[in-house]
Amino acid sequence: MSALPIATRVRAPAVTEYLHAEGVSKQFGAVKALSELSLELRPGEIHGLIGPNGSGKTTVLNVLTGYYPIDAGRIRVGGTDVSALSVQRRVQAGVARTFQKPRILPTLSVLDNVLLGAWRDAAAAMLPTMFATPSARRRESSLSIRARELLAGVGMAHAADERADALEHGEQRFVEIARALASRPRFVLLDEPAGGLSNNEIESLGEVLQAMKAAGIGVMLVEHHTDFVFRLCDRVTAIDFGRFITCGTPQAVRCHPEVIRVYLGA
Ligand SMILES: Nc1ncnc2c1ncn2[C@@H]1O[C@H](COP(=O)(O)OP(=O)(O)OP(=O)(O)O)[C@@H](O)[C@H]1O
Repeated sequence: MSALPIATRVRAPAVTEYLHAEGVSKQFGAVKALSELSLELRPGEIHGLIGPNGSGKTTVLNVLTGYYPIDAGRIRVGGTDVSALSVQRRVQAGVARTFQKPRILPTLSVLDNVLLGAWRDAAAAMLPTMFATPSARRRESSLSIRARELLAGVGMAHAADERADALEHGEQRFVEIARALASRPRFVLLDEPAGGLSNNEIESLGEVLQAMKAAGIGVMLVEHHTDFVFRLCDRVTAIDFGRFITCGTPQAVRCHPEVIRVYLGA
């Protein structure tokens, strides 16, 4: 598998603004999953989010992407408060994600799975498409070309026309990343993308994330594979029990006494 330069394939964000969580709290019954948590994801950075099991990492992704409503605080994309926006509207605002367990539609082709990520562009041309106008056909083919390029960018071009359920687990992870990129995101949030990957696939994943960064995309990386996180990330935020511990360079976070105590071990 080779990670091709997505930088030449994905439009860089026009506006360099941050994705912010400000004082966000989220409770499930008696469980305080997030307590007044603040963090920011910048365009063109790879930002690790680490913490022990159950510390709230996936919940952070779920509140940033609109899967869970927040109880308090605010989520902003640049100057826009997106706290009350649906998942789809957050995608329109430039926030895309992948899941801990890849959510691939098994009976569709790999290409069609990626095209699902481009629904925003496809929907814009719905009427012309219904009447099969030449402009709709051109748009459809340009979406397909771009989806194939994204698949090439994540090393999956060879599988474009296969059924998605023919893919191995690791391959599905790469297709999910291509699908996230198809929405032309400013930010991509990845939930344990290295989980279940071989060493070679992890290397390829690192190249894909670097290419995303080079394209100006802000990448949030939730990952237990700490060597991978510290090697790749520009900044790392550590949390525990839904509370912020620290944020800084990998070197600083790795040596932080509280991070060592609760997560990395003495
Ligand atoms: N939908 C939910 N309903 C009830 N409790 C939830 C829900 N989602 C998360 N929680 C609880 O919130 C806390 C944080 O969970 P979360 O999955 O965000 O942690 P995590 O850091 O991602 O864990 P892991 O590293 O094991 O994936 C946990 O106590 C979890 O049981």
